[in-house]
Amino acid sequence: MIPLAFDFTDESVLVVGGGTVGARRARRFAREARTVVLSPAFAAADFGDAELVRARADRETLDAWLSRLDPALVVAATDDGGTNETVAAAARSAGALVNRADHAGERAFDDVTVPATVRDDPVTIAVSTGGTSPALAKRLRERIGEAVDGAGAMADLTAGLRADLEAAGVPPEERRDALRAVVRSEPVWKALRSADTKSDQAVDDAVRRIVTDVVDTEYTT
Ligand SMILES: C[C@@]1(CC(=O)O)c2cc3[nH]c(cc4nc(cc5[nH]c(cc(n2)[C@H]1CCC(=O)O)[C@@](C)(CC(=O)O)[C@@H]5CCC(=O)O)C(CC(=O)O)=C4CCC(=O)O)c(CCC(=O)O)c3CC(=O)O
Ligand SMILES: NC(=O)C1=CN([C@@H]2O[C@H](COP(=O)(O)OP(=O)(O)OC[C@H]3O[C@@H](n4cnc5c(N)ncnc54)[C@H](O)[C@@H]3O)[C@@H](O)[C@H]2O)C=CC1
Repeated sequence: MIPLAFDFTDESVLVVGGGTVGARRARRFAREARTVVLSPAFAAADFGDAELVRARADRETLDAWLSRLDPALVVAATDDGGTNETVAAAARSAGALVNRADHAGERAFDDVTVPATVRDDPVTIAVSTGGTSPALAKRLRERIGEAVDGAGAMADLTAGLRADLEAAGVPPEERRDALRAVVRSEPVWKALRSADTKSDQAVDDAVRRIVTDVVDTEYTT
């Protein structure tokens, strides 16, 4: 299994099964994709912005929704292995990627598995155990989440700095050295994590110190 980041903007996702797992998948994908959940019953759970369609997924109903949505991904999350098998087969012949919430014979989990994910926009970190130990994936996600506190703010900060250095005509090697020094700087991380009113100034000061250290003065004055 090889992790990739997939942009679901303007794509659609069909989730089959409206239990707790279906709801979790629906919340995840509805952040970006048009997401439809097909199920005869729905758990008392949050389905995000997904559209809920009350119907049992037999082959005919599935084919109708597959041709209507042309989904990039189909999630089989019913509590019935035979139904999940039918969903996977129909999705595959429609050319969609398949995610199965249950074991699927020899090839354990079809095309894609859903990783445990730390989100601190625009940063995302995904943990997969290749389907072997979801409980471990969850625990690692919790530990990594604590370790990378402030990563989203760091990404925004360095994206701005990257553009500024480029606009100032700083040569690529000095840009690289400055950006590497900023993402390694404990004072910058510390200031980004602290929520007090002085922290913006502290971030600016720490970044300025690093940049003047690394970048030739001709660009920074
Ligand atoms: C293959 C995969 C399917 C897929 O891609 O959909 C899959 C399959 C199965 N999970 C099962 C059980 C549990 N799943 C969780 C939790 C999560 N499961 C997730 C993903 C995945 N689960 C994919 C592999 C990911 C990887 O590679 O590691 C997470 C990461 C993401 C998410 O679901 O959103 C989410 C953590 C979210 C978070 O970060 O919090 C817990 C923990 C808990 O609930 O505390 C348990 C109980 C403890 C345990 O079993 O470990 C069972 C047995 C069901 C049964 O016994 O009937 C199966 C099926 C089977 O194994 O047959
Ligand atoms: N990926 C994961 O993290 C986990 C996966 N699982 C697996 O996922 C499966 C589903 O788990 P839960 O959501 O907890 O089960 P659940 O029993 O809460 O929900 C199953 C849903 O499927 C629907 N359903 C049944 N037949 C259907 C059909 N023909 N068409 C459409 N929908 C149908 C039901 O109405 C129900 O809404 C489990 O059987 C298990 O194998 C379970 C726990 C965690």
